[in-house]
Amino acid sequence: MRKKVIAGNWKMNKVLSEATAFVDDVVGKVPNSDQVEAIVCAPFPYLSSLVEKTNGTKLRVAAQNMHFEENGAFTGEVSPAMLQDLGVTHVVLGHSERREYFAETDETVNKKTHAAFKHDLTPIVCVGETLEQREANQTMDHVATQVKKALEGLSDEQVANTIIAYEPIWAIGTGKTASSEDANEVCAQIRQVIKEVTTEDTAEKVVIQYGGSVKPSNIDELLATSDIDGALVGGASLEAESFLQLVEAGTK
Ligand SMILES: O=C[C@H](O)COP(=O)(O)O
Repeated sequence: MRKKVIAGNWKMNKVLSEATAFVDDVVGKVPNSDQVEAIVCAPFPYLSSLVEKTNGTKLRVAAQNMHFEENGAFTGEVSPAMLQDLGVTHVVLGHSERREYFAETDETVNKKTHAAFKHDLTPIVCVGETLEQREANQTMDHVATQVKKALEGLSDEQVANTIIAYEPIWAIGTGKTASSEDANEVCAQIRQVIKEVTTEDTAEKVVIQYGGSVKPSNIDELLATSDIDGALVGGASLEAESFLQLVEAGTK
C-alpha cells in the first residue's frame, strides 16, 4: 500500500521567526506513523535552520524550486548540490506558479527531475490544467504530456520514487476544490499514463498528490479515493494546527 504524503507549500510566506515557531510547534506532534509522511516546503533562506530543527524527527523539509545545473554563472539560483548538502530531502518542481511567472517549461522540469535524483532529492513534480483547458476538454492530454515529459529518461526505479502533484490551476488559492471524483479521475489517468511509459508495478508505487484549496474539511474525502495518495497544500498549511490536522488525515 502506498503511504500518504502531506506537503505544506508555504510559497513566499513567513519570516524566519514565524517559520521556526511553526516547526517548533509542529515537530513533536507529527504522528509517529509509517502510513504518512509530513513535509514543509519552505523558502530557501530557512532551509538550513529548519533542517537542523527537524533532524531525527518525522518532519521532512523540501525546497520549492532549484536549478538543474551543478553550479556556474546563474545569479540568484540554487543548485541541487546545495540542497543536498543542507540535508533537504524533497524539492517541488514545475509548480504552476513557476511555470506561469518564471518561464518553467516541461523541458526544464525534466532536467530538474534528473538533477534531483542525481542528488538524492525526491522530486515533487506539479502538473495541472488551466480553466480554459478544462472547459475545452483538454485536461488529460495536457496533464499526460506534462507527466510524460517530466519523467522522460528516468529509470523505472526513479519513476517509482517520484511524487506527482496534480494541481488544477483553477483550484489553486481560489477556494474551488476539484470534486474528489474529478480529482481522482485525473490522478487515476495519470497512473495509467505512467503505466504506459513504465510498468504496472512501477505505476502502482508512484505517490500522486492532489493540490488546490485542500483544507482540513475536505482532505478526508480526497484521501478516501483510489488514486489520491496525499496533498500539496498552500494556504491551509500555513497555520500549525491546520497543517497537523491535514497530516493526521493521512493516518486514517
Ligand atoms: O502548492 C500548493 C498549491 O498551489 C495549492 O495551494 P492552495 O492550497 O492555497 O490552493
